[in-house]
Parts: sequence; structure tokens; C-alpha cells
Amino acid sequence: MGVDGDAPGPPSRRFGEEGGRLSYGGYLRLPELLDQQRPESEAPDELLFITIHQVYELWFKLLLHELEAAREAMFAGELWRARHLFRRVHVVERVLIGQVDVLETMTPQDFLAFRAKLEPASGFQSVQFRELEFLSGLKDERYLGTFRHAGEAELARLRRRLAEPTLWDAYVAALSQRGLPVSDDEIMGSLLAVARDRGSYDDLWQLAEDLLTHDETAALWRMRHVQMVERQIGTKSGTGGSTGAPYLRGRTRLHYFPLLWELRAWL
Ligand code: HEM
Ligand SMILES: N[C@@H](CC(=O)c1ccccc1NC=O)C(=O)O
Repeated sequence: MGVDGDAPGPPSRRFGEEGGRLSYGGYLRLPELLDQQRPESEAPDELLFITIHQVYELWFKLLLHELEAAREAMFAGELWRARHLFRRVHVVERVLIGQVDVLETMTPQDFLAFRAKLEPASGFQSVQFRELEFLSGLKDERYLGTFRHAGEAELARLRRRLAEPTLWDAYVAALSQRGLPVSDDEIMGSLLAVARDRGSYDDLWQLAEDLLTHDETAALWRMRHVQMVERQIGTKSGTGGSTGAPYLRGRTRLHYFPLLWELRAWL
């Protein structure tokens, strides 16, 4: 049967399968991936709830990978490479915000049909989310306490993130490599010098803007998340044991790079 050429329909042999080694599902490990959605209840929307969280965690994994590479590029003085990676990071972060729409198609009544089964689990226990915060510069050891039930490997990952340099440390190193002073007393002066002399420092300025966009997009996600929380559970406390929306509202005021925000007041 000749199904090749212009005729619609599958080709008889596929590119990439010539040696018979790789297949779509084998390469992407689909049997394993698609076997990981196991609802705890019969509630129809629990599959949506699991799917959306798994998709978030996959994107978190990619973000950690790209942000680590951006940090190394800054330390190496390869600012163009860091900027290239931040462009990707920003687009993925916008996808993360957009995905909230999908979960908001669930009604609070339908969420309540399985919410009790989730306790005491909650987003508090997302190791990768906390890794992203630590890597970005928001290191808060108190959160190790929320991972009491995590495995030793996960705790080790968090401790490593607490110990290793942040994106901000890498940006400061990039400033220093260009001869700008970076002591606590001098760094604001250096940031101002970069902002005022784009002719000499445009790459450093643009990179600071990339950091700020990463910071702003994370804050927008927190705001979108708390709006969704209020829509789903109102003033109820969280399955993770926090006050719920009030706790999350407090987190929306956080900044990864406070000096870049403060700079605005000095310009
Ligand atoms: C019905 C939807 C959701 C509700 C009602 C909800 C509710 C909450 C609540 C109440 C908390 C505070 C911790 C607690 O006491 O439980 C929390 C934290 C968190 N949630 Fe959600 N959440 C929802 C969806 C999501 C999704 C889709 C993600 C994506 C990964 C997510 C990630 C997180 C993270 C990372 C935290 C920790 C935030 C922090 O400590 O700053 N949540 N959530
Ligand atoms: N904390 C949420 C439940 C929840 O959303 C959740 C539960 C288990 C795993 C991840 C979750 N997502 C974010 O917190 C609540 O209090 O309703």
C-alpha cells in the first residue's frame, strides 16, 4: 500500500525510526508519564487537579535548569547567553500564569468533592517551587520545616539551594567583573551608574531588566494564585495548615531583587 508522497495518511516509514531504535512514546517515556495520574477519589475534576499540578512541576524543572544556566553564564561574563535564557524563562513564567485559567474552570463545589482527601498535602510541599525561590534569592530556612515529610534527597536539594549562590550573587559578580564596586555601601551607586550610562553598560542594564521581569512575573503568579484560592475556598484555612488567602496575600509583596526596585526611587 503506497501511502507516501502527497496522499494524506501516515508514511510507511517514519523519519527517526530508520534504525528502529527510537519511537515517540519510548523517547518521551509516555507509558511511565501517563501512568502517573492516580486520583484519590471518584470526583470527576480530580484528574484536572492532578494534571495541572504535574504540568506545573514539569515547567518548574525546566525553569530550574534554565535559571542555573543563566546564573553560570553571568558568573562567566557571558551576559548575552544569560539574556537568551531569561527570554525563555519569561515566556514559560507567563504560561504558568495563564494556566490558572484552566483550573478556574473547576467550580468550588466540584473542588470540595475531593478537597478533604488532600489534607495535609498542599503547595507548601512543592520542593521545586521552594528551590526556585531560593535560587532566585529568597532564601528562608524556616521553610525547611514544611518538608518534614519529604525524603532525605529532597531535603538535601533544598539545603544545597540554601548554600549555593543566587541569581543576584551572579549579577553582582557580573557588575564586579566590569570594574564596578559592589560593597553594600557602593552597590546602589553602581546600579545607578549602569542605568545612567547605557552607552557603556547597556548589556548590564538589559540583564537587570531581565532579572526584574523574572521577579515581577513571579509576583504576578502569586497574585493570580491567591485570587484563585479566594475563588475556590474563600476564607477557609489551607490544607497545609496556613491561614490560606491571608498567608498567601502576604507572600505577594515579596521581591527577589529588592535593590532593583529601590533603584527606581533614585533615578
Ligand atoms: C484549587 C486550587 C488551589 C487552591 C485552593 C490552593 C490553595 C493554597 C493554599 C491555601 C496555600 C497555602 C498553604 C496551605 O495552608 O495549604 C497554597 C500554597 C501553595 N500553592 Fe496552592 N492552591 C491551588 C492550586 C495551586 C496550583 C495549581 C499550584 C501550582 C503548583 C499551587 C502551588 C502552591 C504553592 C507553590 C504554594 C506555596 C506558596 C508559598 O508558600 O508562597 N497551588 N495553595
Ligand atoms: N492547599 C489547598 C489544596 C491544594 O491546592 C493542594 C493540595 C495538594 C497538593 C497541591 C495543592 N495545591 C496548592 O496548594 C487547599 O487548602 O484547598
